[in-house]
Amino acid sequence: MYKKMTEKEKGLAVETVCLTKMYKDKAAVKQLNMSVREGEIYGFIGKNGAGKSTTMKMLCGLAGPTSGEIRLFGKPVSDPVIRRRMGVLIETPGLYPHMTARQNAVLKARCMGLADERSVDEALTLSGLSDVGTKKVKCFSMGMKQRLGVALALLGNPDLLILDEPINGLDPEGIRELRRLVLRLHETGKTILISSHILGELSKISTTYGIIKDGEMIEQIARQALEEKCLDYFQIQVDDVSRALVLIQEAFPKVRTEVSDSRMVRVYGLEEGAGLIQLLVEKQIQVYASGFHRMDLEDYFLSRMEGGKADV
Ligand SMILES: Nc1ncnc2c1ncn2[C@@H]1O[C@H](COP(=O)(O)OP(=O)(O)OP(=O)(O)O)[C@@H](O)[C@H]1O
Repeated sequence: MYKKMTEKEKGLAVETVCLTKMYKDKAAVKQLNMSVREGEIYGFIGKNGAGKSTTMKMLCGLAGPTSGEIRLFGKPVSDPVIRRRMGVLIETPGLYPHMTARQNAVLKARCMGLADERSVDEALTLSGLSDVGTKKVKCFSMGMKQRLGVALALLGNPDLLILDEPINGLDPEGIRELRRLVLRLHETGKTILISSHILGELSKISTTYGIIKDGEMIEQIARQALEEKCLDYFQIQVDDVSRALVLIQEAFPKVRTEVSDSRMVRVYGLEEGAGLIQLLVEKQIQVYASGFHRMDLEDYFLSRMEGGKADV
């Protein structure tokens, strides 16, 4: 039976220090510091072209870093024993369409030097493909192909799975199946580094997030810390923002204000809005609209990806 590690016992499954990849004079990844703790589902989020695939390719040896360091489970990535603890699905899996799922898996297992076919059956079962193991891959849906890709990555029972955009091109059913699979694998104790530009999808499963923009790590944040950051705010639309800000700060010194566009003010830390509205109206400030809002994870990611390293 798998025993969950305590937070204290967990080390880093992946650590990069100042990792950089140049393509000619363009940096695809810049001085990237990433820390993925053992047992996490680490959602690696960024727009198209942000540098997710390049980072993941460097982690699994498909691209050489221009500079910087990569450590897996505390050891340099060049260590062949450590590399065996990692399973990888980068982009679409290389599958032989005229072979069955099982034949594809057996072939890969043999290439990896795995004599025992138990690992094949375990990987197919975990990926929910044991029933269709004898079906030819050319008859598979996109979702099944991706799950077979994950099954191939699971051969040899790695501790760390690197999945690059595994939900790309999948229909809602395929996405749901893959999400369930990732959660099942997490339950068995695997560390999962998964990338996507589909924010909502990663926000459903990740325990930690890494946000990358133009090759730079903008922020790494645990799910709980992120939820605390997505606080409620009271938003008002007024005719005189500067005067409203002064009045609010005088009357409610503990709140934090933020101007979200020329006439919108967000007020964080306010328990109820009636008193604030009454104050502004008394001081002859026109209030056009007001209400409580909660920033959802998608708003947060978007604000980070639009913004930069400064605090939201
Ligand atoms: N082999 C290459 N040669 C030159 N430039 C490259 C190469 N691979 C990637 N790039 C560039 O590096 C940058 C980062 O690309 P990368 O594929 O890592 O981004 P990504 O976040 O994975 O985006 P996507 O979701 O579109 O795959 C992009 O500007 C891309 O054009």
